[in-house]
Amino acid sequence: MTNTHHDSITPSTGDEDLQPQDQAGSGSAAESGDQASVDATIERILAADQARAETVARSGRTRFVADPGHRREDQDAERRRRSVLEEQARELSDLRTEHTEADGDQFDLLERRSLRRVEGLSTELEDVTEVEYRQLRLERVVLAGLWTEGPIAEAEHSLRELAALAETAGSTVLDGFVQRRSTPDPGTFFGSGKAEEIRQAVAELGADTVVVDSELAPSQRRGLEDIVKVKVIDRTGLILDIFAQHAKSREGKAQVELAQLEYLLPRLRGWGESMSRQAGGQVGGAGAGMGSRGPGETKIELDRRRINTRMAKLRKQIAGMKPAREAKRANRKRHAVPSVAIAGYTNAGKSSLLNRLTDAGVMVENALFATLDPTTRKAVTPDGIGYTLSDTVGFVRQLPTQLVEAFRSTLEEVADADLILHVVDASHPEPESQISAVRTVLAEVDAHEVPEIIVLNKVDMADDVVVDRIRRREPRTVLVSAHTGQGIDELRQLISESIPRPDVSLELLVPYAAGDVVSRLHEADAEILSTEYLAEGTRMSVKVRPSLAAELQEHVIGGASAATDEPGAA
Ligand SMILES: Nc1nc2c(ncn2[C@@H]2O[C@H](COP(=O)(O)OP(=O)(O)OP(=O)(O)O)[C@@H](O)[C@H]2O)c(=O)[nH]1
Ligand SMILES: [Mg+2]
Repeated sequence: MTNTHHDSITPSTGDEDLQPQDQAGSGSAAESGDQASVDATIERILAADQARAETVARSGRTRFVADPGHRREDQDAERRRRSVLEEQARELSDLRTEHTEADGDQFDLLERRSLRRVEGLSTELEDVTEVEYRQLRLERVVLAGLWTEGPIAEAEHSLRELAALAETAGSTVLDGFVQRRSTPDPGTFFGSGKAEEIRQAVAELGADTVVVDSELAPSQRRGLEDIVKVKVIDRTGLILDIFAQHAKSREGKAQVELAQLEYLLPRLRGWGESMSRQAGGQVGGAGAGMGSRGPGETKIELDRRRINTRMAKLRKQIAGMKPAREAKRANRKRHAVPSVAIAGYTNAGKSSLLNRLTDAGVMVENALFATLDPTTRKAVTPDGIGYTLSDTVGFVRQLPTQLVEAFRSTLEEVADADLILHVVDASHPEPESQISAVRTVLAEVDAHEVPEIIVLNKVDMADDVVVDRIRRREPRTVLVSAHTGQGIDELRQLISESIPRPDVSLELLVPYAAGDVVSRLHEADAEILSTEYLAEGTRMSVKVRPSLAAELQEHVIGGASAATDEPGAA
């Protein structure tokens, strides 16, 4: 078994119960009995060694495993036996000249690269479950997806994205399969026959993990693992792993850990469970209860309790961190500084755009989920109105609900914004599905009513046909390139027109002695419509935000009543 040397670092709760050493102790999940599974393991190790020599030539190919019930698709799939993974994943498009000057020093990036995949080892080892779910240890993976509906291109695309995700998590993708099947098999997801084919490929290629392009029910994962005999990870687990690697701030880390635990809880595959299955098979009937309860069950119960305690603690921690952010937000609100949120699919170029619009120097990486911690910077419109611009975590199709939940407080800031810049990678062949995936998440956090500008980024690499298609569908778009700076001025102008402007009109007469009032007006984003120097002082016609209007009452001509353009704006 190829991953034994890693997993043996930590004692197992039984999730790794495919390993021979666990099987000796616990009786194993392999219901076919100890000898058979040990034999299988030996066979696999031998097969893996042999396969390793042959792998290089074969890697990167996708095969289609067609369901016998779909003869036409079978032929179709055969004809389309072209590579899904051959062409490098668009998500990690072939940009090697990644950084522009606006990206600033990429210290974080260097740090991230130098730290890759080592992080898990620094976890305190006392909490077994914690270590185990952090160390997914995906290294040599085979991908498998189900093609249930829609065009095959979509299934292929999804698998390519999964490949990019797997690579972002630090693993090497050996091969990918798409299976045509109308509904998932409740027991093994792919059906036992196809699962067996995957097992063969895994053994041939010497893979240590199968990554499935969907979220699996805990029982499906177990069923599939029992057949393919290596670790099975689903899309959700993979995304959670990437988030865990990339989280940086205390809050981000806590949020990811909470999401991981939530995901882990129903998936604990404990000693107790396999014991009872084993005992059930051997002793049968009434005997099963006695033999299987006891230490196994206690252990898994203990893990569950420990996880629940930890989750409660994390929730409290996250709630505790919220006030600081809320205070900041309230402060912005009080000063009526408009806020603009940058949202969009992962790797669309959100951080690059923030860097281009301000000089934030935020880390940009050609990887999925480079940014997890939101950055907020101050920006100014061409005519001098200040606003805040925030970068956020990227979205992806099937973003795990556990993550949306855990990151709710972060995402709510998007819902709170006055304007969303929805950044789209226009160089992608089919950005529409990304746009709708982003909107789904936005709706989940009640941000779908915030005005939105579709920012078609990467036009320097985009296909005109794709760009035209989206422009026809979306009412408000702007074409930009965060790299070349194309369209950025137009975007600035559009932001300026879309954020709430100062809207209280005042006629002022400011005595010359009160010169600070004039500078105050400039600082506070007032729009000065006219200025006239009279004998008594400066007469000005201005538009200001309500908070400033209150401060200026004593200089208002004709008394204390200020005209408000919009009813209720105060
Ligand atoms: N050609 C081209 N590449 C771009 C442009 N903008 C961004 N990129 C590249 O796209 C990749 C992703 O950019 P980021 O700014 O990190 O994307 P992001 O949306 O912040 O990604 P996450 O934080 O991972 O969600 C990087 O390799 C950038 O250099 C652009 O206008 N043109
Ligand atoms: Mg980013």
